Amino acid sequence: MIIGVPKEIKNHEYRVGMVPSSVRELTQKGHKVYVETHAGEGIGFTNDDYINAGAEILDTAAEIFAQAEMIVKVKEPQAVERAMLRHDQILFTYLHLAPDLPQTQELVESGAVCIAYETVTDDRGGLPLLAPMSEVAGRMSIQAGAMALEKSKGGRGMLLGGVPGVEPAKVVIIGGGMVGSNAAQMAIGMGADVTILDRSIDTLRRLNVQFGSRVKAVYSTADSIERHVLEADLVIGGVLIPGAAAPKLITRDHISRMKKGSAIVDVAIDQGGCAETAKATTHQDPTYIIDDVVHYCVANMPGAVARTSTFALNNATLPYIIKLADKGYKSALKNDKHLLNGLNVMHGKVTIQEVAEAHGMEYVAAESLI
Ligand SMILES: NC(=O)C1=CN([C@@H]2O[C@H](COP(=O)(O)OP(=O)(O)OC[C@H]3O[C@@H](n4cnc5c(N)ncnc54)[C@H](O)[C@@H]3O)[C@@H](O)[C@H]2O)C=CC1
Ligand SMILES: CC(=O)C(=O)O
Ligand SMILES: [Mg+2]
Repeated sequence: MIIGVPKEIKNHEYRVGMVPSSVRELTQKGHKVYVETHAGEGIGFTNDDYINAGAEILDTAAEIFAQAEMIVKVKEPQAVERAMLRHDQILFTYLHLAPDLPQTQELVESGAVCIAYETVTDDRGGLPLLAPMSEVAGRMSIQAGAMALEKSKGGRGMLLGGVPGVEPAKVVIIGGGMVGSNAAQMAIGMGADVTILDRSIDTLRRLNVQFGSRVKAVYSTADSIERHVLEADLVIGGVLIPGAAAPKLITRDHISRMKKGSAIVDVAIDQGGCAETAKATTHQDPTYIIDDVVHYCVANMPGAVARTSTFALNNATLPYIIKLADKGYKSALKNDKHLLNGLNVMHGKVTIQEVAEAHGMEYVAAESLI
């Protein structure tokens, strides 16, 4: 198969769809890999590194999109990239379609076979291609939140862990999955007072086993969310209903009643955000303030630690890239129900119920198209 790896073009996005060692795995199997010039330069991979792994370097994204049978990326295709997609071309990347109507429409119009990392599943009920980036973003969320609490950013001027004689900050994490548990690990390490809310009892039990009395694991209801958010110095939004737009659990009213100078890091912003006041920001200009609450809503947080993130992502995606390349999408999807769950749009049809519902589009079961 001919595989194309374009350079990422989202703001401050230095991750790359494949590292040279992944390219080698594919070229050794007889696949052809085109990499856009300087695609990995931001994280220390030169064109020569890719050439030594068997890739060919092309000068423009246009050439990559024109020649590749499968495009392997990191972030959702931007408008100029969507315009280059072709019928029957495989697109394998993060998509986050439920909060993004223009992207959904254009992927439908492209006729491409669009497989989203974030909805691929595994036998344990997990999301194996979202998990590594959620680990990164969860850990980063505490760093970002700690900065947001500094006076210069508009925060209350609190140190997360306090100091002897001064109380620590209260960190409230909504959603105790990958993002939430990794955020908790960092917040505990920094000495904060940590509460996690989740609506899954099993998840609360797991958090209790993992962290013991160092976190308060609380069942999530409208009431408990309101109570803890209003007491919080820092709120981390880490909820997910796979495929769907994030539920708006933190209301405009909550924001207006939160403490002056408190902060919210809405990691779920890539699915639209779980705060009503959340709107996506960039690494260049990551925060804004509403009602004296500092908001950090960067939709590609792992892009800031692009080297760590690219390796972590590639470790997870490589087996699926190989499967798609070796077997072709029809056989790969037919024989792997978990990869099939990743299919979001194919040949003009939306194959994820939550995305179709979010946009009032027709839903067609993926199985019926393969
Ligand atoms: N902004 C960024 O750069 C990044 C964002 N993310 C996003 O972070 C979000 C969380 O991802 P993961 O932790 O991997 O998901 P996950 O599936 O591991 O965890 C989500 C948790 O939310 C819980 N939940 C659902 N509804 C809830 C409610 N009403 N109240 C409390 N908890 C609720 C679920 O029970 C689950 O435990 C996703 O939207 C993901 O796309 C992930 C990585 C990077
Ligand atoms: C998952 C996601 O949105 C990211 O890694 O940027
Ligand atoms: Mg206020």
